[in-house]
Amino acid sequence: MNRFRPAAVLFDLDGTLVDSAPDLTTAVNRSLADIDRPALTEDQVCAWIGNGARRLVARALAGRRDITAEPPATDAALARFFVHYHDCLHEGSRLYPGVRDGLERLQAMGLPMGVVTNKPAAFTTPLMASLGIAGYFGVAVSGDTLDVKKPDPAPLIHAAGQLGVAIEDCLYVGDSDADRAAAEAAGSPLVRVPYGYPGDDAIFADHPAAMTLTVDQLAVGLAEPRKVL
Ligand SMILES: O=C(O)COP(=O)(O)O
Ligand SMILES: [Mg+2]
Repeated sequence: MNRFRPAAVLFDLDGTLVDSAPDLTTAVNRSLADIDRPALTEDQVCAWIGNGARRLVARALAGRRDITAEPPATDAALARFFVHYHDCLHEGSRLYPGVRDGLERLQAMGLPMGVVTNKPAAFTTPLMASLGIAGYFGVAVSGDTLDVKKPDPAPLIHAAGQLGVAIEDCLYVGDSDADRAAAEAAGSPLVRVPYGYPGDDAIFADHPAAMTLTVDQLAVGLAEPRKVL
């Protein structure tokens, strides 16, 4: 990895750049309250983030992560979730420590950057704008930009193409099992952040090769490879 200088850096959004769990929890709980279901804790919701809004709502209805079929109320609850999340999108969501500094450093190095998230585009764009990070990125691929989302590699490959680089020459920075699987299938090296919503953590245990770095540590490492990478 010492001499690897990526052509571009792609980032996951929720759990990597933005701690969005407080607002996702509020939106899920308001959707559950609409059907007289009890509220969930933020820790419960954190364990179910990472595969898009629909899967999050289906998991919240089922009360567990591994579901073989969606609960019948999923369509109606998802519609309520969209209304509620739209209302609270910016209330408690914050950039993780080191993110702004890291993005600044990477931009100063002239590295093209992109976002590849499973979040629906209706939320990705306003959230990035309100946190003041939209300008760092040449492309943002959301969970509904294509017909498939992570762990399918297509969104990563699409983002790289939009930046005019090959995915194998990109570095992908993420927090979850979906990111790990998408990066592996796309042939992109992965950096894992030491926080976020890892999902099925076992997938990382099986692949200890992924480097674990914060965004500012990564930026310093790419600027001065012998220090960190
Ligand atoms: O919408 C989600 O479930 C998470 O989105 P992410 O891909 O940015 O982590
Ligand atoms: Mg994530």
